[in-house]
Amino acid sequence: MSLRYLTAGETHGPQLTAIIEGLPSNLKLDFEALNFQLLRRQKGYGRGRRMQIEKDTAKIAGGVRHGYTTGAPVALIVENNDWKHWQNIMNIEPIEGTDEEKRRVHRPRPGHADLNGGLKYDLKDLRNVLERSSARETAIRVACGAVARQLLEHFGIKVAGQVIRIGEIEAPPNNLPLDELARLTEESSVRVVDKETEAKMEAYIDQIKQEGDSIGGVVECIIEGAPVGLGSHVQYDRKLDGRIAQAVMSINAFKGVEIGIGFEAGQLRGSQVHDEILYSEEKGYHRASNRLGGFEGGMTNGMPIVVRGVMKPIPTLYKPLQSVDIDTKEPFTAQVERSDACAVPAASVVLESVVAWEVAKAFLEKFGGDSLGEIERNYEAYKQQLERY
Ligand SMILES: Cc1cc2nc3c(=O)[nH]c(=O)nc-3n(C[C@H](O)[C@H](O)[C@H](O)COP(=O)(O)O)c2cc1C
Ligand SMILES: C=C(O[C@@H]1CC(C(=O)O)=C[C@@H](OP(=O)(O)O)[C@H]1O)C(=O)O
Repeated sequence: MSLRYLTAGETHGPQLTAIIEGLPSNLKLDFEALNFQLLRRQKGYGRGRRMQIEKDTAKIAGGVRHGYTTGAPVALIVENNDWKHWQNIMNIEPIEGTDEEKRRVHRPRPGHADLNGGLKYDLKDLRNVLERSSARETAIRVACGAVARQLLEHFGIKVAGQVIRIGEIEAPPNNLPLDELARLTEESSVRVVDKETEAKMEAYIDQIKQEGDSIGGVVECIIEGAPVGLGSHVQYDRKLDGRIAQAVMSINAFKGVEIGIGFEAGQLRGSQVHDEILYSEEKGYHRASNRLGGFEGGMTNGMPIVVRGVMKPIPTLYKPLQSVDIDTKEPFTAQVERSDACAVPAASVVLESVVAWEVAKAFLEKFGGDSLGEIERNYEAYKQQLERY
């Protein structure tokens, strides 16, 4: 059984829930590390008031005993503190005398799921769309990703990330060791290494916010230590770069994905793009460069996996755009809901989480076993095969 998960829950409902299936038994879960990932996602300059209300922590409600997975499905819960302010509006059973009508959404926001979801599901209260399409759901995805990260870490595979761009401000490139990159970006309000860039980005976000507007950006995830041969060239849906691209595009507001140099490859020559193959006793086969971001033929090549995603600006604007009221069909400005002005730093944590998940899934497909020990044996045998090659 391959690794999979499903999520449920609304942004102002009682909780978000996920069930993960396909984890091996005997994996020790570090609860503090899991909650640290949730905390990371909550932080970041430019977020709205909601993040002050929430203090995301994951509860485990199945599949774990005394800190270790049992091989059974793992159930995860992240509660919404904001639920207490929304109980009447979000009540699951009908109740008398609520102010539900007051919070009905009928002027769809351009760029959000409101209108498409209303038309498709025949819902006249667009709140029924908004509640589930909200990026609040990324909290539980990060919790799932945090479990995946722990599995990867057990096998020496590390994950980090950074913000590359917010609007017109770009961070200078760096080539830091992954641990150093993780440490430095952790200290930054916008997840960049360079302090001058951080200050510029903060000021820029302030200005955008003041103007009632929003801004997006570009984020990057790097995974080191993955062995050669995750994913496969033999079938379209086994190509790991393709699966990563799907996962990245599934993040709310993401409009593009690149592996390695990505779109830049379209303007360079072959001799400037492909990573030359080297061999040494110590390193085995390796590459002189990593422009292809760790992938050839839908398989990892042993070099770091480098994935970038672009996030569009947040759709909800305090100075709203033109829309149409679905009750009257008259032109109107879009509804204003409490909102972030910029969620790019938070989105960089979501990116790390979904990429880690896909890599962990491919890792288990290749070395899968029912217990951690079985996977360790399979992985060890494969490493010996690589050494003999
Ligand atoms: C971490 C994060 C926070 C977000 N916060 C908001 C927000 O406060 N307001 C908003 O309108 N959209 C926000 N979005 C974006 C919307 O959720 C997203 O645009 C919407 O679901 C429509 O989906 P699409 O943009 O992928 O087409 C956020 C996205 C992310 C990743
Ligand atoms: C709740 C989160 O982000 C939310 C994502 C979001 C949207 O439309 O996507 C809209 C806002 O919701 P609210 O109106 O409740 O403040 C964000 O705060 C979160 O990231 O945990």
